[in-house]
Amino acid sequence: MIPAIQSHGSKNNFIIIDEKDIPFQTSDLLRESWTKILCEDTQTDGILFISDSLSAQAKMRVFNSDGSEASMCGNGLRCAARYIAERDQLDSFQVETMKAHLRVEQVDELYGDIPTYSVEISPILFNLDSLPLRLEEKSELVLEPVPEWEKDCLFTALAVPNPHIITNVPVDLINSDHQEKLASSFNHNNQWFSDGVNVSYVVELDEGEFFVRTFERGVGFTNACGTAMSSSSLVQVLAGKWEPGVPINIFNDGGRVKCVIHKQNDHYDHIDLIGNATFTHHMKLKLTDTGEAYLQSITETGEDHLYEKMAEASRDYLKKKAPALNIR
Ligand SMILES: N[C@H](CCC[C@H](N)C(=O)O)C(=O)O
Repeated sequence: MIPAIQSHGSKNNFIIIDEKDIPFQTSDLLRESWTKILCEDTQTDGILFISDSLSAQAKMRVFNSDGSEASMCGNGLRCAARYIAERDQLDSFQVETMKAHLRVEQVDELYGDIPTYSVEISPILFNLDSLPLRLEEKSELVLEPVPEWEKDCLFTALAVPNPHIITNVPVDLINSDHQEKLASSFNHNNQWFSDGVNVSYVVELDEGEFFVRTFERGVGFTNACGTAMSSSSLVQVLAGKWEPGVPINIFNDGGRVKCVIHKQNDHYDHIDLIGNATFTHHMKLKLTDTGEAYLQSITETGEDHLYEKMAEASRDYLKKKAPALNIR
C-alpha cells in the first residue's frame, strides 16, 4: 500500500507521491505509466514525485497526465512545498527541480484559513532556443505579431523554464475555440514547437487585475497553470501595464493567485507565485505484482469546502468585471 495525497493549486489538480513510500527503486518508465493510469482514474492534471535531494530540502519531479515530464510546475510546487513543509516541520526552504533550486515558503493566507505558499519561478528565459521555438530568423519574441498565428494579437515567448506563449486578447476571442485550435496545433507535428508549448490567453479586467486561461502542454485546458500565470504577469510588466515589485492579481477558472515580478538592474530575475496549496483527499494506492499502481481508496480531507468559498467569490468578481467572459 502506498499513501498519496490529492492536492490542488487554483484547482490545478495533482497527486503527490513521496518516493520514500515506494518499496523499490522506481524508474521513469514506471513514473510515466503510473501517471497515465492514475490521472485517468482520478481526472488529475499530473503527478508530483517527491524524493531526496543532496543539495536542497527535497526534489520535485512533475509528470503531465499524458505521461510527459515537465521541467517545472508552479501550482504543483506550492502543493509540494506544503507537503515537504509539513513532513519536515519547516516554513521556508529550497526545492530541487529539473533545472533550478527554487525557494518556497508558507506565507499569510490569501483567503480565510487556506494554506498559502509563495514559490519562486525562475529562471526567466527569452531566447527562443530555450522553449524551443523556431520562428524565421528571430532569437526572441516579445509583444510582437505573428500573423500566421492570429493577425490581431501580440505574442510573447518565454521559458520559466518550461515553455510558454502568452497573448492578451479580447473576451470574444477567449470565448471562441481559437485558443484550443492554435494550442493543439502547437502540440502536434508543427513547424514551430518541436517539444510543444503551454499557450495562455489573457484578458485585462482592471488595473493590476487579469484573467488567464491556459491550454497546457501534455494536459489540455486546466483550471489554472502556475508558470503560465507567472509568465502572463511578466508580460503585463513588459507591456507597461504593471510594475515590478508590486503584487498583481491573476484570476483563473479555478480561483486566483498573486504574482510579484522581481527585476535586478536591467534583468528580470524571478517571479513570486503566491496562492493556495489545498489537500483535498488522502489516497491509498495498491501495487500489482508488475509494479503498476492503482487507486484502492480515497477519502476527503474536508479542506476543499473552504477553498470553494474563495473560488465562488472569484467567479462572482469575474462576472462583475467581465460579464461576457465564459468561465469554464
Ligand atoms: N504542462 C506544463 C507542466 C505543468 C505546469 C503547470 N501545471 C503549472 O502549474 O505551472 C508543461 O508541460 O510545461
